[in-house]
Amino acid sequence: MTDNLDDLRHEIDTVDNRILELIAARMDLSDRVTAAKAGKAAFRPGREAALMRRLASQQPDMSGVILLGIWRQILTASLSRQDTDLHFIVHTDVAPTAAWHMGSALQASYADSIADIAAQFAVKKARGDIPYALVPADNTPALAAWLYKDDAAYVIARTPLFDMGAVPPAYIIGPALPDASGDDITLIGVLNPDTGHMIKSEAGYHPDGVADHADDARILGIYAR
Ligand SMILES: C=C(O[C@@H]1C=C(C(=O)O)C=C[C@H]1O)C(=O)O
Repeated sequence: MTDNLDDLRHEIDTVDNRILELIAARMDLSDRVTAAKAGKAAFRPGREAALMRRLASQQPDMSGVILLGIWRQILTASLSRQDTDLHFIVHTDVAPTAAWHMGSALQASYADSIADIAAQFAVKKARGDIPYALVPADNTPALAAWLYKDDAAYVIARTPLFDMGAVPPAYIIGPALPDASGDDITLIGVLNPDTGHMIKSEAGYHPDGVADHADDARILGIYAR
């Protein structure tokens, strides 16, 4: 027998009311997290990745990509309450990614080269703001050179966490290494005399470096894969 449309809509309204109550309860907890962080960075991409992986594994029949899209709005709504000044310097090639990642909470300025992004990043830092940027997730010499020379700019996340065709992957750059997510990639910068600055990837969370790299190798970032 076919369900009655009005009855189904009534049940959907009831479910929506419950979701709304749970979101409000989650926001209250997030507000309490702000105080518990005692002035430390609000934005914790390692924690966000770990909780997304846990949720996706709990509902294997639901698309991880769909789940991630729903939770990105919840996470950014929560995060933008914790840090009302959160602002991103966005490379124009990944403007769609910034809009997808931060949704309606996005506050951004735009630049179309790594050099311009690095310059804006330095200005924000000098002003005492916490700088964040989004750049294409390509291991280019320009990105390698910036991160190698700047001791307060690191890759802290790669977004989207799960690949999706319509959203070009981006690295999020921040002022300090992220928390471990439980499954991470460490990016190591080396200065090759012939080819210049290069980025190498190592599996795992290695904030203190990797033993078999050259003395002049530097940690350029860590992200949840
Ligand atoms: C709530 C926290 O702060 C931020 C918001 C998160 C959330 O809403 O789940 C997760 C990580 C942080 O970016 C947290 O650190 O736990």
